[in-house]
Amino acid sequence: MPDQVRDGLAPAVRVEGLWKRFGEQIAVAGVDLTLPAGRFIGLVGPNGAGKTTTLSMVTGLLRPDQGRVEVVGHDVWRDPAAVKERIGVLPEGLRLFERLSGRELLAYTGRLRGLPGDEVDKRAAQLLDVLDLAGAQNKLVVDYSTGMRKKIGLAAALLHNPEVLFLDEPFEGVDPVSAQTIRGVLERYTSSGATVVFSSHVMELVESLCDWVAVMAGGRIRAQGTLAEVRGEAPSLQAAFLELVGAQGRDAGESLDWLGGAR
Ligand SMILES: Nc1ncnc2c1ncn2[C@@H]1O[C@H](COP(=O)(O)OP(=O)(O)OP(=O)(O)O)[C@@H](O)[C@H]1O
Repeated sequence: MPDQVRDGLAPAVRVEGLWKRFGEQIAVAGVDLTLPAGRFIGLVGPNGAGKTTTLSMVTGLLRPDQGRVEVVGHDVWRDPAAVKERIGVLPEGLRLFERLSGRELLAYTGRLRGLPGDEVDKRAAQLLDVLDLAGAQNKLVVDYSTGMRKKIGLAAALLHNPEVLFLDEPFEGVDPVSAQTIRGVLERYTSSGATVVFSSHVMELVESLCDWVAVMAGGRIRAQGTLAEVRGEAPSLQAAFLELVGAQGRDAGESLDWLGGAR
């Protein structure tokens, strides 16, 4: 999609003053984010930065203590049905109906989404084929490997052709061949004007896939913008990231002087 058309669209996600506390722990501390539509967006940050908590609030899975979230112009908490119609979600720690086969899971998801049966059949067959799950379509989900679970979860999230797709660590536990397949599907999806928002720790992946990045640490957004804006003068996104999250110069294990294995 040409940049001038894409940049004229309403933001895919607008977040204002988002907070979430778990007991003493402040997980999300006043996040403001505007994610443009039609982009491949990476949300990156160290362990515990607040990425999953933020994505859970943005997708209506977790109620914020404070703040506002709009997805494609609809308030997530005032108008949840309008938002859920327009989004697909692959959450962290994905829970699936284990006693259904992959094919049945897609049939069930399609019906829940209100799609006609023949359309569900057609889309499910195509997704299973493209994601290389056709051979396992009659196997129960409980017997799927980690990567197969990610792929069937992705197929379920894409079935209704959402406007925005949220993926929490979609490539974790996925082999390079499957990662390439998922990548191809997502690139095709965004090239038609849809938006992907995904969280990851893998900077090389984000750098090669995303054209827009938000960096999170300590419950706050440290930088957001195009890949080039966030990278700035740094040689790589990894270097920019380490600088932004203040990890430069951290003890890289020197204090573990007993560690080495040799006797
Ligand atoms: N349900 C919960 N109860 C208590 N604390 C929580 C809960 N969920 C998250 N936290 C805390 O909130 C902080 C942010 O966690 P979150 O899972 O959002 O981070 P993350 O950036 O997704 O991390 P990771 O990359 O390791 O998955 C962490 O300190 C975590 O321990």
